[in-house]
Amino acid sequence: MLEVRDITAAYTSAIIIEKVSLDLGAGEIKAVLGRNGVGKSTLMKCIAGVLPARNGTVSLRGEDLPVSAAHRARLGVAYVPQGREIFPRLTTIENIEVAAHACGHDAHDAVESAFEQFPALRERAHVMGGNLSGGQQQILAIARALALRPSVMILDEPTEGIQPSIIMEIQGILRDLNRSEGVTILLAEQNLDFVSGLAQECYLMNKGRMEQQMPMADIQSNPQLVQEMLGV
Ligand SMILES: Nc1ncnc2c1ncn2[C@@H]1O[C@H](COP(=O)(O)OP(=O)(O)OP(=O)(O)O)[C@@H](O)[C@H]1O
Repeated sequence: MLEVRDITAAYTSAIIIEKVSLDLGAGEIKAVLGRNGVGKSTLMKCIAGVLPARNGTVSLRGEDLPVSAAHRARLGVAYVPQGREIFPRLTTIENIEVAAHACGHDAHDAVESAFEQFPALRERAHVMGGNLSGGQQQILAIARALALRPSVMILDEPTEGIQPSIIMEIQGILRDLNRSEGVTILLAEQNLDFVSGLAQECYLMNKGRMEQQMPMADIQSNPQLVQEMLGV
């Protein structure tokens, strides 16, 4: 469904990721794992269209995607960035409305459906994004991405800075989205426990390159590889 081919990207002259490829079939959940700084976020940004790649292509259902995050969002690729990037001075409702408007969807419907799915957000409907806890912001970021009615969701380190009980809640939310709504999910993560409960396959990144692809069970049963790739 989503094909990433030979992506090379840089912020300045130094190449950060080189010839990185991955595939995501419809309805799959896959993870990109690697230590801090190996280039996971850079790859996610290139797939979302936030950062133009120097080389390579991203295609959805066989069609090359345009180099624009807004276009990709309208075509069904939703991106939840690292750090969530909730609009701090907009309320919960307004954060969702902005995303729905951007894709030409009915904002009222998007808010209602988000509140049905995530009752905790309804209780904080008029709270400014910046005043929500990290976990609440992460759930809002997922709700905001869903307002785009995506077929693919890309989440960059959704567990970063989130307390353990909420991490489990986020895991449940993503599992439900995948099972009940068929949303295809790509995660960049360092939290192996979180990913193990969700993904079937993982890609291991190191120094800007995709080194290996394997079933999640294989990395879980290989502590030496976990130590080498994730440092835990
Ligand atoms: N905006 C930027 N400008 C210049 N260099 C950047 C920028 N963003 C990231 N980098 C550099 O690119 C490299 C890869 O960073 P990236 O954020 O993609 O890694 P990561 O695997 O996601 O790590 P982390 O888990 O810390 O986010 C790092 O050396 C980082 O310093």
